[in-house]
Amino acid sequence: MEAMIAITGLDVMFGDTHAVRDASLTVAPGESFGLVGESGSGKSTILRALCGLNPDWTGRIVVDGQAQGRRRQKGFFKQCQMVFQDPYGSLHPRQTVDSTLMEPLAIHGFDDRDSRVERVLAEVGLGPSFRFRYPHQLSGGQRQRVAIARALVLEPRLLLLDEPTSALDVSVQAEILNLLKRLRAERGLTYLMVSHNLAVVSVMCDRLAVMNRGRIVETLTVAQLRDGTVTQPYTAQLLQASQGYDRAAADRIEDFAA
Ligand SMILES: Nc1ncnc2c1ncn2[C@@H]1O[C@H](COP(=O)(O)OP(=O)(O)OP(=O)(O)O)[C@@H](O)[C@H]1O
Repeated sequence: MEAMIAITGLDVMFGDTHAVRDASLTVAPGESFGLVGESGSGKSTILRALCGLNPDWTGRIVVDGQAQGRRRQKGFFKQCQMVFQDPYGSLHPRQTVDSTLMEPLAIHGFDDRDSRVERVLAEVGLGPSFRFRYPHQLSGGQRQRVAIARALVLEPRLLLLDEPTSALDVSVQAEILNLLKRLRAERGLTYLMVSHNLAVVSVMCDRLAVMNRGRIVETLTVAQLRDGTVTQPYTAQLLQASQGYDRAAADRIEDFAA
């Protein structure tokens, strides 16, 4: 089966900073793939290069069979959308939920906008009363639901999730993770998810890549992560650093999500 994402030999520079070095990964259709590693290891940079927010890269990026250049074609965003960490920052403060969701539909020329907006709001667990609210009238969790609705309203097959719950309280975090899990199952979505939290990745992903200083040091299944069967010393170190609270954290997330 053709990969949904195939990245080969990706390098990203910011001036003298070599943010990503020779990174390669593939994500199958319907798979959920995690990117983990310390702050500054290059995780977000890979996501941003994928969706065209970092034009300065070399290597090869193929999404759903299409080799990507510097700029993304308009149609790309019907297939691939991104959800950011901070929903407050990513939603326009003077736009209602309705206009936030209508905008992409108008840009892409959909004519059944009204019913699409209603449907996607219901899918993320927000009733029709939320439609004409502003971001400041919403809780953090509700704002992230709106950001997810905005990502889904064009019915993409792939979501790039950059720390989608790390700005939220732990109990709200589990709610949003649960929602993302359900949406993936219902829509057969593919996820590429950045997290510094191994517990979140172990609950949400099938496989993951461990990054250190711009390099992918190891690719693992979640089963290997849970068993601790890793081959690279860096991964072992990362596991050791988080395992104490990590297993408990994963159990907590699953409890909340149940
Ligand atoms: N727009 C930019 N301009 C200059 N340097 C950047 C830019 N974006 C990222 N960097 C640098 O690239 C490196 C990788 O950053 P990146 O944000 O990808 O890391 P990360 O693993 O996602 O970390 P975090 O978890 O903190 O977001 C860092 O050294 C960062 O300072």
